Amino acid sequence: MSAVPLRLDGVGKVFSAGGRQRAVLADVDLSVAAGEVVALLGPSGCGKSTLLRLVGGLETASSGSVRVDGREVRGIEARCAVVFQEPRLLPWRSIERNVAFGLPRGTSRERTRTEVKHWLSVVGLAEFGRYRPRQVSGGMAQRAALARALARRPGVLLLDEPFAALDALTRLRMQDLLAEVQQAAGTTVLLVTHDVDEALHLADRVVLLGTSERTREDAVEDADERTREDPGRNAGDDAGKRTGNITPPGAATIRSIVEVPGIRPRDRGDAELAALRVHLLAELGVHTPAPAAAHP
Ligand SMILES: Nc1ncnc2c1ncn2[C@@H]1O[C@H](COP(=O)(O)OP(=O)(O)OP(=O)(O)O)[C@@H](O)[C@H]1O
Repeated sequence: MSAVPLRLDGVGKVFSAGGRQRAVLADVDLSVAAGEVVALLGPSGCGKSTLLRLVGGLETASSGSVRVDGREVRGIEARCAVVFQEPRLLPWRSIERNVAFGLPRGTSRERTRTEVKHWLSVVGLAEFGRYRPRQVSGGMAQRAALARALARRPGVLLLDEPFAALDALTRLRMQDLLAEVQQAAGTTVLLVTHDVDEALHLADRVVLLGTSERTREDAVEDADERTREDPGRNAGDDAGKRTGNITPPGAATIRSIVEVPGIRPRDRGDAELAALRVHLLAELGVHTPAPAAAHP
């Protein structure tokens, strides 16, 4: 499948846990073009993975709509493939059989052999197809998980902190590998990450999620003020105060979207990216000194 666009309109998610309702996401509007790489950044617990899961159909939106290539997502989305933080390989199967698992049902033996060989070679595991997951390193297992996802030739690749559990050097190598693979396959990518550098290295745009400054209490106060100014308005109608585009307290939404300059793969030492890094970290509440001007 070639890359496809995706679109979220007014998406909200409320979880029920322990008899209580909790709004995690609200009013999320996002449009991602076919072949675009978008990184989702935000504080821990703000709903990044939930948003990714909504696109993959692993969760259902409580409000709004999620569309992949113009079609509403209902249930597990066949046009998406997900890679999680941990490889989730079947331990009793060889690496090649794990990758084969990603292929559509009914794929012929011959085709399976060619596809598996191709994707293992793309992720640099051509020599390790016969190994079991426990016989390879964490980085290699994660590469196998990436190969399994790519073997499905997804329209959208959903990556949920795919490199977070890897050591720093392996992580950088995996980022470069992903940039190469994405360029070759042209897949649309939604990437959840905590790593600002990873987002800037890989993404065309960085979406910052966070709780809205405007809460339901603010909205109710506004409504009260409007009613004081115009007493006829919403008379006896408390529900009237609750109408409108109100983000429930604690629910995250898109706070800002940052376009990353330059063409992928990017130079990690780029001065413009360094300045953006300071900006994004500040948005996440981490204040760092501005980078020194680049030497000529
Ligand atoms: N199935 C569920 N039932 C109830 N609450 C849930 C469920 N899934 C997620 N949550 C809650 O939703 C919130 C957002 O979780 P999510 O994993 O999407 O955040 P995140 O931004 O990806 O976090 P992190 O960066 O720490 O991985 C959390 O408070 C979490 O406890």
